[in-house]
Amino acid sequence: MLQVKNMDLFIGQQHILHDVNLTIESSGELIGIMGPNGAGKSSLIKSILGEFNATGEAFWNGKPLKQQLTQLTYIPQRNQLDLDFPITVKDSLITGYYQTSGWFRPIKKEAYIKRDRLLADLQLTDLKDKTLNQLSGGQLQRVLLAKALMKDGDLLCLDEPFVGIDFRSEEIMIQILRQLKSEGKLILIVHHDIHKAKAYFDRILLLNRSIKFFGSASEALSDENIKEVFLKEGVTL
Ligand SMILES: Nc1ncnc2c1ncn2[C@@H]1O[C@H](COP(=O)(O)OP(=O)(O)OP(=O)(O)O)[C@@H](O)[C@H]1O
Repeated sequence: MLQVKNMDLFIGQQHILHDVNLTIESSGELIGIMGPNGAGKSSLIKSILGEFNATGEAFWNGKPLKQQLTQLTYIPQRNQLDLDFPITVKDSLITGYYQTSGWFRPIKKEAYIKRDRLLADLQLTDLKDKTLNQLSGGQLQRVLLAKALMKDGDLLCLDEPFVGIDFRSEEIMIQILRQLKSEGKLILIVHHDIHKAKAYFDRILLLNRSIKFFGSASEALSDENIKEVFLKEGVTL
């Protein structure tokens, strides 16, 4: 169970998050976090995982999340990553393993087995010797997911994973995410494409600095909510 209690975030003079309170009881769910540009979607994720210094607190199964970050797998937006470092796809996944086991520990045989399975699941085996800067946007996003899944967290947070990627990569990724959901993982995805959202998510959180709605995907994306949250004057989709 994920609980966010009384979360407020200021960056400088800007009040980015207003008293966010949220309880997601179930595991095994795909949740979309949606709202207009600048709504605070990425900031909410970063506040939940403790990267931003928000007031209030996030709890995972009743205990502060920041005391159990091994449970959390986070994939930031691609444009926040430094891709100039010349690392191959297969080695990049091993760095994902180190994030769980700790640096300088010997790599266990299981890690290589897991890496090869993830490369296969995300259809990356043929690309394993390429460096990250040689990949297309969709291939890179699949690598980021595979790398993140080297860690066995029960809570996954992905920030705009489907932006600017090809249809095939999106299909491969959504299949994997559905599989993870069926294994009981709670998956939060910051997302902006209204058209696919109903097909992807069980529930949707509409955010615009504060929570505007949290419920089933079809209710969340009612004409009234779209008008209220996305189409107000001064806000662009
Ligand atoms: N590191 C930062 N420093 C200063 N301001 C920031 C920082 N991160 C976010 N903000 C500000 O917080 C507000 C919300 O940004 P955030 O990226 O969380 O919104 P978002 O809903 O994810 O937007 P988008 O859909 O455009 O990615 C914006 O006004 C942004 O300028």
